[in-house]
Amino acid sequence: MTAITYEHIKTCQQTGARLGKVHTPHGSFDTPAFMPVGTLATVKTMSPEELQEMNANIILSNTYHLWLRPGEDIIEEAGGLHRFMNWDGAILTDSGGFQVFSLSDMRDIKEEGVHFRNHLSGEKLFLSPEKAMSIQNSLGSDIMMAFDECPPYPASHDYMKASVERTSRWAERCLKAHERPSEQGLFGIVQGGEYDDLRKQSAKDLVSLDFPGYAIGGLSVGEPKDIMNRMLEFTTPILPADKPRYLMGVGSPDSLVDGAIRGIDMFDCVLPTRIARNGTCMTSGGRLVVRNAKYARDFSPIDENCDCHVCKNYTRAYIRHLVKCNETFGFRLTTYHNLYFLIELMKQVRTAISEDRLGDFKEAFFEQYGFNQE
Ligand SMILES: CNc1nc2cc3nc[nH]c(=O)c3cc2[nH]1
Ligand SMILES: [Zn+2]
Repeated sequence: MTAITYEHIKTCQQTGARLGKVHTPHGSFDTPAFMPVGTLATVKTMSPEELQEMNANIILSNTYHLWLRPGEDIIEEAGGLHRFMNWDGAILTDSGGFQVFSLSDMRDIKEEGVHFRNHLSGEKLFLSPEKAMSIQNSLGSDIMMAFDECPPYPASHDYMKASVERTSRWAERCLKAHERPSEQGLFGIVQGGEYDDLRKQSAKDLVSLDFPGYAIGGLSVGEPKDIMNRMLEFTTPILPADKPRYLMGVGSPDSLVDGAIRGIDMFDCVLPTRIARNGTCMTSGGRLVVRNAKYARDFSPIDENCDCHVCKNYTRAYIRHLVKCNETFGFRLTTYHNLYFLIELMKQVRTAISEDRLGDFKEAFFEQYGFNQE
């Protein structure tokens, strides 16, 4: 019995999008799904009760960050990450590779793993497939990610080929180090950059290792959106239809819709929570920078079309005032609304898939939100 199973419900007749459910030891969630990011064991400014209220059934946390602070030993002693943060929904943890490459200045990648400096203290550290698995084992996440290298964009074909082959060897080592497959799922991460042949090689390597789910990595790292979309069109058909597909680090509302159309089931991104903390909101009519002076006397909700408790009870003028005064409650309100907006967007995407009209939905949504049509 594996910890994670995917239930396919239907495929949209108008696009390649699919409606499904992912079953985990901490509950199931409908897909396509957006996963709020809780890097340091909290989705910044949100309580677990509020996340539950908005139907965020799965959240992300970060192996690298929790390893450094507070340490996986403390979280294990607390009974695991669910108990530590009082969250009884599903948790997916990233494996740390991406954080090492994006946060640490000195890093030396060897076959055995990565030597780097702690981005907080400067002390020398070492992360390997086995160590990344051991930390995630201590955290007790429902979905673990294999330890991988996410090369920078752009990278040469030679560099990317060597990196993909090492990431595939690391993936095998992660499977060998996987202690409790019946309690924790493990996703392999497809790499290969912008190179069709390397994406195919990476996907085939990982599929031959038979993971319970597959992530598509190495994207949302500065590449043009058309390259991301082309890599998805190329990669998802190679992945098994009966397993979840997770596009890492994505993303903006348009990328979520475009990813769903290309067969992606799971998404994560810090965008909604990060822009909320500087007073920017996602609305059905596009982005709204609530701190702008024009909202000083605007007593309407953030988004007329949103039925979240923020839009029902608070006005742009009030939220602008709080944000201008750097009041924490203001950022709680913008964060709640932005997360609700993306979770609601995915609900509309799932409805459109069930009615075989996701292509039409995309047209209308892009028009209303103001995304320039390709
Ligand atoms: C914000 N963009 C982004 N967040 C990512 C996280 C990742 N983790 C592991 N491996 C990846 O390739 C990877 C790529 C990513 N892109
Ligand atoms: Zn709202």
